[in-house]
Amino acid sequence: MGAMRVALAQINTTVGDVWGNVEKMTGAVGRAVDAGAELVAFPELTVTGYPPEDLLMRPSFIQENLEGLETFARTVPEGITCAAGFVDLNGDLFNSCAVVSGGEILHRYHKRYLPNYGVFDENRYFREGSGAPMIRTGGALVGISVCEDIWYPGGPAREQALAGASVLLNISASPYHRQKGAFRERMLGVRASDYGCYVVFCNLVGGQDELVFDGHSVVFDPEGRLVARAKQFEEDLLVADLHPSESLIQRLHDPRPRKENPEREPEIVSVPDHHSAAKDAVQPRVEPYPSEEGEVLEALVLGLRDYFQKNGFSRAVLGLSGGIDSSLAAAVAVRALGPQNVTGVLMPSRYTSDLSNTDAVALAKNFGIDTQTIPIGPAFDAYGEMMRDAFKGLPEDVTEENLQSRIRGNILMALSNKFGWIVLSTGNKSEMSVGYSTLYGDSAGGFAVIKDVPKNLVYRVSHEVNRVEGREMIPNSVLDKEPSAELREDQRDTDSLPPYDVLDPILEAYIEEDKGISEIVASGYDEDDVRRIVGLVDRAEYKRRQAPTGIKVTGRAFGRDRRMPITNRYKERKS
Ligand SMILES: Nc1ncnc2c1ncn2[C@@H]1O[C@H](COP(=O)(O)OP(=O)(O)OC[C@H]2O[C@@H]([n+]3cccc(C(=O)O)c3)[C@H](O)[C@@H]2O)[C@@H](O)[C@H]1O
Ligand SMILES: Nc1ncnc2c1ncn2[C@@H]1O[C@H](COP(=O)(O)OP(=O)(O)OP(=O)(O)O)[C@@H](O)[C@H]1O
Ligand SMILES: NC(=O)CC[C@H](N)C(=O)O
Repeated sequence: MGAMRVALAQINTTVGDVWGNVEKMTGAVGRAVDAGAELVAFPELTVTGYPPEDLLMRPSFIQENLEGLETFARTVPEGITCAAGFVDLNGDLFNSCAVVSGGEILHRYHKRYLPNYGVFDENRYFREGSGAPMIRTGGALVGISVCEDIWYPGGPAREQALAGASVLLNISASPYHRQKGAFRERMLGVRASDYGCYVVFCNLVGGQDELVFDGHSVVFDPEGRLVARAKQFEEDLLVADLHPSESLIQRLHDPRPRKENPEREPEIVSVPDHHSAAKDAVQPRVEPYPSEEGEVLEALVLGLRDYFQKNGFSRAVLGLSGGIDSSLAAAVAVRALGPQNVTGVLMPSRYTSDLSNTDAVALAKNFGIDTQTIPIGPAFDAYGEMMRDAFKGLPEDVTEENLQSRIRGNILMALSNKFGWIVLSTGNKSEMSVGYSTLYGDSAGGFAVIKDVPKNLVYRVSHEVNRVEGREMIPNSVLDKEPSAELREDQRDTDSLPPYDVLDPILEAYIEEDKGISEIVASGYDEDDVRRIVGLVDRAEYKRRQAPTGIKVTGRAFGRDRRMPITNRYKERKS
């Protein structure tokens, strides 16, 4: 048994773009052949993109994906075997992995563990499979599985390992959230060492609506050590040499698998032996693992870039207030789209401080983006005049605050309509949580860049922007000033909300962890604060449902990840 060279084709597929995806697959096979690989792994549902959602209810789409797979198969030469994702139709629909070599589809494996929690909905579309195939190649056995299959200690990987596989190859579409990569690596390392097998995990990369797939494909050796790691948030072809004999040695020395028996015998898919020329060993590449802030920044950049690129947009517009949220949103947009594709609009009112304007101008200059200044005073005065009779005798209140925000939203949408720019809304997760935004005002727009970034993380990621840029791109005064919506005289966020150091942990406990009020209070927070915040979160559900889509970076984002009823009388009882 000699070395087996695998290539992990971490490509950025696009949902629905069957032929574009097939072209990318074919290109990756060419590069893998050039690199001397015998085995190529692709991401899950490579042909359709992931997740295709209700496109899977269209027979024409399913058919086109099958044609795409066949077309791809015809391009795969002898001497190389590919594991590629597609949707199989065989009486019912299956999330599948095709084993392809020498122009033919040799096997169709049907995913067994269909995730149906968090952001996943696979039971809605697929029937679960039942096999556990192994490719026999060069005297070694390679077990095939699809994403969620390997997240369980049992399942196909176990059956394959117990039946003698030395490599477990998993094709995946595992979406990003902060620190998930480390969790994934721990889990995969345990699979490798428990089974005494190499684990080859090829993950999708790219943005798809609110999801970002981080790539971060990896290879673990039979002792559970990381031997190769691909780039995060970029396409990559990761090449590694595996030595199946090491799996045998590991199992002879650590014979735990011997005590277990598989529930079923895996089927063997033989690929013709080919005798490739001797090649020099490749040095496996281990890309560095970034900091949490660095990772979140790159996730936001990729999510925004792919949303624009995959939907056919190039330019963005946003309101620049001199505050931290719009500053970070602008920084992400510049990294994603280039400074020439971002316009910042300054829309001062009588409440806008000179410092806000100066900071907004400095930020735009630092990032090299165009600005326009459109004061909102005339429109605000006109509204006041128009509503004078209707509001007669009534004091100014939040109505007037929101009017300013709505005037700004209208201006941005007018620029969007006129020039085809997409409006970026700038609300962060803390604000989204408690409804601290104006409906049809600052929450208006096409894409909400930082909607899943809590305010404290907004600061950390903003510091990271300056660190990676190597200078003070986001002015220190923006980073240091107290947050204010500037919708009335001397307004501060803390007039309506507890400080973010208190607010954010309470929100995380309630929203991401579903902790109860008494549990949150017991962890050291004031009961009145907790009750008020929980009430605000519950009441703001209607607002979040109307918000633009934006990138998931936390363990639980609003949207498909957290589905709360709007009409909801549940109130936790006082204990
Ligand atoms: N359950 C429900 N289902 C459907 N609609 C519902 C609803 N409850 C209220 N509504 C509607 O929503 C309206 C209230 O929402 P909305 O008009 O947005 O206004 P509202 O939530 O009352 O006020 C917005 C707050 O956000 C603050 N703000 C605004 C802008 C920017 C920032 C910032 O710092 O970033 C902060 C502002 O200072 C103010 O305190 C109601 O008048 C009603 O029409
Ligand atoms: N004077 C302004 N000029 C342009 N846009 C503005 C102005 N004031 C508010 N906006 C827009 O409305 C959004 C919400 O305002 P808000 O003041 O809450 O956010 P911010 O200034 O970015 O950050 P912070 O919440 O820290 O103040 C801003 O991010 C910005 O897009
Ligand atoms: N596509 C999948 O099966 C992904 C499920 C997996 N547990 C994940 O979060 O990454």
